Formats: sequence, structure tokens, C-alpha cells
Amino acid sequence: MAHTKRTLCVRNQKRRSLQVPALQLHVSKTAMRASQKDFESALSQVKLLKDPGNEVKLKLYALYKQATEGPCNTPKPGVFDLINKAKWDAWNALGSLPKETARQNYVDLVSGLSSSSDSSSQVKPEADRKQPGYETLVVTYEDSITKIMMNRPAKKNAVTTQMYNEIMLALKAASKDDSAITVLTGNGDYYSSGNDLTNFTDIPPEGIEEKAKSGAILLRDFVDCFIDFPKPLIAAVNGPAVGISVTILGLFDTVYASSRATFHTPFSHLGQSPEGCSSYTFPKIMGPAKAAEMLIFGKKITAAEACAQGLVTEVFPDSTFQKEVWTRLKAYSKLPPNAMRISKQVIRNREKEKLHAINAEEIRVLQERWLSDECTNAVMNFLTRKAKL
Ligand SMILES: CCCCCC/C=C/C(=O)SCCNC(=O)CCNC(=O)[C@H](O)C(C)(C)COP(=O)(O)OP(=O)(O)OC[C@H]1O[C@@H](n2cnc3c(N)ncnc32)[C@H](O)[C@@H]1OP(=O)(O)O
Repeated sequence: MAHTKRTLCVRNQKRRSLQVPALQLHVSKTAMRASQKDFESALSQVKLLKDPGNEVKLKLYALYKQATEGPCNTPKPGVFDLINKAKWDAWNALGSLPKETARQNYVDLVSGLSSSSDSSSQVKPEADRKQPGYETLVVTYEDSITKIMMNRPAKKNAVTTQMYNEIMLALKAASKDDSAITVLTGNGDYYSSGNDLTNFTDIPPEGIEEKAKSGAILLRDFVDCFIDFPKPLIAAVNGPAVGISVTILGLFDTVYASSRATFHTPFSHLGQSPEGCSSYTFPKIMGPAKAAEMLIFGKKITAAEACAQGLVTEVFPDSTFQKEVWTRLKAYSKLPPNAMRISKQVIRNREKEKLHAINAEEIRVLQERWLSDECTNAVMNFLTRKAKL
């Protein structure tokens, strides 16, 4: 099947809207209503479809068997009989799904595939690939990759309250969509200049303590989303990174950086203290001495240094960064998604509880820092343009 990227994307969006993950075929409202005639018509229609890929073919096979023969009761094929074992697994995964429901799900699946293959010949405008509803991000889905791009280039992708919330929404959606991997990157010359310092200006009538409290909840939830993210998470650091955009890198599975990127956590300069679990992940990744230079003294390091210290996986020349990173990621996104998820769980799960506790403790300390004169003065100095990093 020859598809353009765009048609694949349309197809994938349709497939996602079908909501038929392999093991959780749901009973739709119209279940039990597909007649034998609808089923037979779907059986004929399926022969006219372009090859929908092995994953969908397995779902079709399993539903067909369940609809016609009921629950799987044949002996499991041997481990080396790969094809028949995959078919058996798919059928067996349907458990005791009633025949009528399987029939309906088969009809729904074929009908979704037919309409997506109809629309795959239409040329959709570029903007259609963008997921709607985000103002500070551009979120796209293509080649089994969900890409979350921070999109305030004129403000160096500084993270506003709205952007924190949108990143959390995008991560939650990506954890449930059928993408294999998720990538966070920035638009423009910066990856991100960290927390938008104007976040500290809009003080509610209840006072500064209330502001610190709501900021603390927002930041805790934000970092928790990264700790809990279930799929491989990659940062494509396209340029300089500051503050929170650096500290959370310790929670990513892979960090690719442009040779132009720098990594800067000027917490002491700002009267603040480390967050994003960096008080734990940085010493673990780079050793306590190097971590202290960054987190206590605010030493800005280059991409090459960050790579040598283990914070960055690989550095690419800026001129070829996008091309090389996306070629690599497209190849990775074709690996079996469940295996990648499970490997991530095996690597990360035993630390999760600890990371949540560290996050909570860092935020408790930071919340007090936000109320300090040191912090207030540093933020005022930036906002009145007396100081830059
Ligand atoms: C809910 C609260 C959660 C808190 C979480 C704790 C997080 C902590 C951190 O992330 S600490 C790090 C905070 N970041 C900074 O201190 C960076 C401040 N910015 C700068 O020092 C500089 O802007 C720069 C070095 C990043 C870039 O300098 P330059 O190349 O000269 O560009 P400009 O300064 O002209 O920037 C262009 C434009 O963007 C605005 N801007 C950039 N970064 C921020 C920022 N972090 N917050 C707010 N605004 C920012 C800058 O003001 C300019 O705006 P203008 O064109 O003047 O309107």
C-alpha cells in the first residue's frame, strides 16, 4: 500500500477514533444490532480494502472467528508457529465476547477502514495534521509518533500556566493514543527558557501565599505526569534549555540535543531551588559534583558537556539535527510498541514511588522559596529588564 505521510495520518486518526484496541473491544451502543446481512456485506467489503496492515488484519481475523465460532477453544499453536500463534492470541484475547458483539465490532471496524481508505485519497491541508485545542503547543501525530512542540518562539518557549496545563493534557492524550513514542521539542531558536517569569506576577486577591500554593499544585501535577508517562518519551532539544525544561530531562528516556543547545539551571540566581526531581536524577546521572555545579551554582553547560555527563543521549550538528533526529525516531517508532512500553516499565517502575516523594519534597521547599525576598527580587529584576541570565 503506497501512502503519503498525510494519508497515513488521516488513516491513523480514523483508526484511533474507532477505539478498537486489540484486547479491549468495547460493546458499542449499536452492538447486537448488526444483522447477518451487514456482517456478510462487511465480509465482501473487506476484500476490496487496501492492505490494512498486520495489526488490523489480526483484529479482523479474531473478530471473524469470535463472530462465527464463539470463544477460542482450539489448542494453542507452538511457539515456533509464529503466524498461527499470533492469530490464536488475538482470538483468545477476545475471551467470552458474545458472538453478536464480535459481529457488530467486525462491521464497525470494516466500516471505519472503508471510510478512512476513501478519505485517504483526499489531499488534506497541512493544518489537518495538527491536533486542535492547543494554543501554546503544536501537537501532531504522524508515523506512530506524537510530537508535542512548545510554540511560543517569540518568548523563547517560556512555560506559562496555560502551557503547563496543555503539556499535561497532551501527555495524557499521548499516553492513550496509538502512538508508539512521544517527543517533546520546541519551535524556534530555543527549546525553552523555562518557567515564564510573568507567572509570578498575577497575584490573586487572597495574596501571594495562595499564588505559591496554586503554583505548587500545578508544578507537582506537571512533574508527576512525566514520572508516570508510560511510553518512551524523547526530548529533541533544538536549542538552549533553561530551568524546568532542563530539570525534567532526567525523567525522559532519551534526550537528543542540537550542538547549539545549552543546559542552564540558574536556581540560586533566581532565589529558587531545584525541581523536576533533578535533586535526585542529576546526581544519579552525572554524579554529585557535576550536579552541584549545575543545580547550586547555576553553571551553564554545552550540549557536548551534557552528553559527556550522561544527561544527553546524543548530540547532532545543528545543521542536520532535525533530519537526523526524525529519521532515527521514525525507525524507533516502528519497533513493537508493547515491548517498548514494557521495557520502559521494567526500567522505571521501581523508582516511581520514590520520584513522586522527591517531587513532593522539592515542591514543598520551592513553595517557601517563592515567598522569599531573594526570589521576589530576582523575578522583579528580570521583569523590569535589569537582569537576564
Ligand atoms: C507555576 C510556577 C512553576 C515554577 C516552576 C519552577 C521553574 C523554574 C524555572 O524554570 S527557572 C528558569 C526561569 N527562566 C529564566 O529565568 C529565563 C529568563 N529569560 C532570560 O534570561 C532571557 O530571556 C534568555 C536568556 C532566555 C533569552 O535572552 P535573549 O536571547 O536576549 O531574548 P529576550 O530576553 O529578548 O527574550 C525574548 C522575549 O521572551 C521573553 N522571555 C524569555 N524568557 C522568558 C521567561 N522565562 N519568562 C518570561 N519571559 C521570557 C523576554 O522577556 C522577551 O520578551 P519581550 O520581547 O521583551 O516581550
